[in-house]
Amino acid sequence: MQKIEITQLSKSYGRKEVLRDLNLTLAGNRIYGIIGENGTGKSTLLRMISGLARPSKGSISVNGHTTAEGRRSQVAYLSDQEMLDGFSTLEYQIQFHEKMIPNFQVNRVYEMLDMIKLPVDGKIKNLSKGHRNLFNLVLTLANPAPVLIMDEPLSGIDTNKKEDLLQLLSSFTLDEDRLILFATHEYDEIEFLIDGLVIIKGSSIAYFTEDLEEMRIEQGKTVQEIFKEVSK
Ligand SMILES: Nc1ncnc2c1ncn2[C@@H]1O[C@H](COP(=O)(O)OP(=O)(O)OP(=O)(O)O)[C@@H](O)[C@H]1O
Repeated sequence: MQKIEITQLSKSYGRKEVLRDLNLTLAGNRIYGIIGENGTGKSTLLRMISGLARPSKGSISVNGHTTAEGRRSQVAYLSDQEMLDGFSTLEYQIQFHEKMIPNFQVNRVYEMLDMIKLPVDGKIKNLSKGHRNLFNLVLTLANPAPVLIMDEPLSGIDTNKKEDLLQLLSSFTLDEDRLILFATHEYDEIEFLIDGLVIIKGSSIAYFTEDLEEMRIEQGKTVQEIFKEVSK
């Protein structure tokens, strides 16, 4: 079973404290959404879990791996920044990923691109921003790492494509033992996708449930309503 354990985690940039004394355990074959206002530290947290940024204090374990290198071995990470060389073709990037990532699921890439109707013969720089985001997402999903961490994977993507993508994402945890954690501002759209929810506010975790469905049955609230209450 996949497991992320965060203990007494703090992060400061210079004198600015972004996250303070976070304790959080995410486990299982589940999809977790992480939400919070701009600048609350979501990307910072995701980068630290993925072994790409250093905590100031505390520890993070991903499937028992506590070093940055160990965590990187467990995680496929999708950044919210542009990562791909614009002058290369999609085909080149697919081949490059196949070479660099052990057991990269190249057939899956073509299946997904076919599904979202994205041709592979053009250059990355000629894609629209939404299509570039989609392509990045497809490459991340084809990485067989047990933990998928994504920063704003849905931003700039059309509503009709988003539905395909959300379906794709849920099929990933239905078929395989994977834990998915992603940051988003798209509260409405993730409502029926995520199993668990983390809300960050004022350097801390302001809300956490690993079973949103249970919360919905007990309290009858939407993600947006919970977020509004927590943000007051
Ligand atoms: N490398 C860095 N050096 C200095 N400050 C940073 C660095 N990265 C992030 N910050 C600061 O840390 C705070 C949290 O940033 P972060 O990007 O983690 O927030 P976020 O919740 O992901 O925001 P958004 O929703 O806008 O993407 C911000 O005030 C940001 O300016």
